[in-house]
Amino acid sequence: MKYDYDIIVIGAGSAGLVIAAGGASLGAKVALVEESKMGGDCLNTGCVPSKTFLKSAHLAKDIQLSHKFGINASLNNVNLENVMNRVKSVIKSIEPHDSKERFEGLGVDVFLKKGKLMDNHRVSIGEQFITGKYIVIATGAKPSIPNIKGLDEVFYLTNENVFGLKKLPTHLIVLGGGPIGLELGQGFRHLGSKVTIIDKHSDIFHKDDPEVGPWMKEKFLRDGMDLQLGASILQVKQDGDDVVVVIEADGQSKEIRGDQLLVALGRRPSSQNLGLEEIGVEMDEKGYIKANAKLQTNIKNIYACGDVTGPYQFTHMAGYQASIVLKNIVFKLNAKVDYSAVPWTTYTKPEVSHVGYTEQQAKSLGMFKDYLIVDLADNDRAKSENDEGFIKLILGRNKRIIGATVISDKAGEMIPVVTLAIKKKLSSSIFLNMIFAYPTESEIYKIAALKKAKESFKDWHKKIIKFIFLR
Ligand SMILES: Cc1cc2nc3c(=O)[nH]c(=O)nc-3n(C[C@H](O)[C@H](O)[C@H](O)COP(=O)(O)OP(=O)(O)OC[C@H]3O[C@@H](n4cnc5c(N)ncnc54)[C@H](O)[C@@H]3O)c2cc1C
Ligand SMILES: NC(=O)c1ccc[n+]([C@@H]2O[C@H](COP(=O)([O-])OP(=O)(O)OC[C@H]3O[C@@H](n4cnc5c(N)ncnc54)[C@H](O)[C@@H]3O)[C@@H](O)[C@H]2O)c1
Repeated sequence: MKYDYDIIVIGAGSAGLVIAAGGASLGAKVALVEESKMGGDCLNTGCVPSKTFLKSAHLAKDIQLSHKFGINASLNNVNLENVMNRVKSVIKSIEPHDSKERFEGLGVDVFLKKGKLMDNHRVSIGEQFITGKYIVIATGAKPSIPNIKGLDEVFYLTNENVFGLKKLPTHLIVLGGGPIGLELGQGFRHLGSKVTIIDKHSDIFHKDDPEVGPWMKEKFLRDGMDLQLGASILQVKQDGDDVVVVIEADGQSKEIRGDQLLVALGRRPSSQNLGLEEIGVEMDEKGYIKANAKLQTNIKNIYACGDVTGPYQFTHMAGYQASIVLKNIVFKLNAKVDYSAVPWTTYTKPEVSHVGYTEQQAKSLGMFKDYLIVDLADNDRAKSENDEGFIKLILGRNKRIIGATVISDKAGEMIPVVTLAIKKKLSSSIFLNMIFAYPTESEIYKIAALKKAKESFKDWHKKIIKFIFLR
């Protein structure tokens, strides 16, 4: 059978763009279908705007801490409209890279229409149909808005409209203490808003190692944030200009009153109205598309990647999964996903970065042997920069590194060293033989390896060395 295209990609976000650019550059005839903005969540409403916003926010925090560095500066006149204008200008500067014109220049046919599967090989785009040998669903995810009493009757922000705010909230109430709620919540606090974060979990960072949540909670409290954890959200209501959230925590009901509400209660996959049920593509109970390790759905020529399939909702994961799909479609390599060294960073101040297995995961997989924690307080560079945090290494058999967590202002830039060590199945002693530039926070890896080596160095080792070498 002859098809119009080798590959039809639905969704031009982080995953779809990699498939389209990679497929076309490898000689495949590719159609890319996008119903909204090229670049998807990451460019327009996710990573790029949030990290640009956080640069201003964390700078505001540095100004407030300037007295610690001998400078008496104070934070005056935060102009949120200007902050958000900078966010828009950074998006604009990246936009050409993801644009229709660039992709057409790469030889991709771009259709700015909603795509819907009609059968295993046919996709409707408006009035038109196109056919493809392979179809890749990369339609991403949207904010999940749970059924909370009164929520649909008040104005609320999500990641889709928060970067359009012009006036700094006086009191921002954030529903959800996941990465979106914590990054944006702390950002608004640094700019001067009062911020309350409400979450049903009794701790924050509950997907990370157990030391992270309490450590970061203490930090947020020192920043002056109000954390309502282990709370049930009973109702949301408008009272004049105020929005009021009624919660129950510790058996008591409380009203929290603010002027803006941000909903960051997780994501729901964009898998509805795509024709998936009709043609029999299997999904889980939440609507995530089920895909095997090759990222193939139960219909063999249909693949899924990125947020619409999970399990990790990150731009770098969307790109990684897209590369696996390309290997399987173009080169028939039988490539499978390997989630043993997945990094992620939450861009709070300080940043929290993780890679590989957490202690809990390693234990449940029977891989856990040991762990070690080293405080940044022992690091000269951290002292000179007033940075705080720690590293934790999770070790498997033969002291092999299988996971790590770093908390530091530079954590996101420090984690790739461990990612490489995990990928290459190295033990912690690798850091003993590396030369780290002084003074850097990465020297802490060497300190951790030394600590481990000292722990396993017994008195009888010293006696033998003395006897053989030092007589
Ligand atoms: C506030 C926020 C901050 C984030 N920060 C980070 C970060 O710092 N680092 C990180 O790694 N990740 C971050 N993420 C996550 C990251 O943005 C996502 O993991 C990533 O964008 C997923 O890419 P995707 O291609 O799967 O989906 P998307 O980027 O959502 O793209 C899917 C595209 O498909 C389109 N589409 C949907 N249905 C159809 C249809 N029927 N027809 C045609 N087109 C359709 C959509 O319009 C969209 O453009 C953040 C997310 C948010 C919300
Ligand atoms: N730096 C990054 O890489 C980054 C930043 C932002 C977002 N992201 C991605 O986007 C995804 C979504 O982020 P998110 O923060 O919206 O979602 P999330 O699912 O990670 O967190 C949502 C939080 O809301 C809480 N919650 C859910 N329903 C609730 C309810 N009814 N009452 C009280 N609390 C409730 C949950 O306990 C959870 O802590 C992340 O998982 C991540 O993959 C990544």
